[in-house]
Order: sequence, then structure tokens, then C-alpha cells
Amino acid sequence: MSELKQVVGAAIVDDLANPQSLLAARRTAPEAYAGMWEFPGGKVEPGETCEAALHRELSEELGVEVALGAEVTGPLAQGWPLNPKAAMRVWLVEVTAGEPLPLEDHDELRWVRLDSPELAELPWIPADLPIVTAVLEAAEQPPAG
Ligand SMILES: Nc1nc2c([nH]c(=O)n2[C@H]2C[C@H](O)[C@@H](COP(=O)(O)OP(=O)(O)OP(=O)(O)O)O2)c(=O)[nH]1
Repeated sequence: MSELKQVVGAAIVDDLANPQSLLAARRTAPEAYAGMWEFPGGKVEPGETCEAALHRELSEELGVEVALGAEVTGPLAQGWPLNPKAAMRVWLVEVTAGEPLPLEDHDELRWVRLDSPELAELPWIPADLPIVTAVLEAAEQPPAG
């Protein structure tokens, strides 16, 4: 049994305490995913924790510092299945410093209201669709504590 490649992704919301909008990002590569919308993030490097990888990826890709909120847990210990080789853990995230910019891997970032039909209508990477649904459910729950 081989382990799945671990990917991490951020459901960046405007306010962890009262989320109204989600930041969707449009990928530029590879060709199979170009033009599709996703959760910013990427692969965890050897020796790195998932949380550290998420901070690193968001700094590299968007130029922001963030605070992690609750994890949007998926059906696997490794999170949400993406394809036969990879799974993604996803956290609700809030920007604490900087303004998100499409510095790497994306050509557009868009704040989309959680109650807008536009959210489900974006051409998400198909594997992300159940995650979008779970993010909507998680955003309706008051944060613990
Ligand atoms: N970041 C991200 N990747 C996703 C999502 N959905 C999905 O299927 N994937 C896939 C695409 C890629 O095969 C893989 C993540 O790879 P990546 O290209 O973002 O990782 P990375 O930034 O570390 O890039 P690299 O080291 O390969 O250059 O997961 C998503 O919502 N966000």
C-alpha cells in the first residue's frame, strides 16, 4: 500500500469569526488544470508539517501571512481525495498580513460571497467540488471556543 502524496489547501475567508466570502484562485498550470479554480496551497515537502506547508505556500503564492482556523476534515486521514495519487487537507484561513496577489501559479484571485450562486458556478477542479460544499457547511458553524 503506497501513501498518497500529501497536498494542503486554504479556504481563505474574510473573517474566521463570521465568514462571508471565500478567496478562489484560478490555476495557470499544468494544462489539464489551467483555467480551473482551486484552494491555494500545494504539496507538503519532506520533513514539513501540513500547517507549516500551508503557511509557506500562501506566502509564496499569494504573499500573505495567515492564521489557521478549523480544519475542514475530509473522509480520509489525509483529507480529501484529489486523484489516485494525492489527497488534500484543508483549513479555514484568515489573512493576518498583506493583500493576496496572484504571484505564482494563479492568474486571478476572486473573493466570492458564500451565499452567491457564483461560488458553485465557478469551474472548480472537479475534485474540489465536495470540498466547496464542506467549506460552506463549516462556515455556517460558529467557531469553537
Ligand atoms: N493547491 C491545490 N492543488 C489541488 C487542488 N485540487 C487538486 O486536485 N489539486 C491538485 C493539483 C496538483 O496535482 C496537486 C497540488 O500540486 P501543486 O502544483 O499545487 O503543488 P506545488 O505548489 O507544491 O507545486 P510543485 O511543487 O509541483 O511545483 O493537487 C486545490 O484545490 N489546490
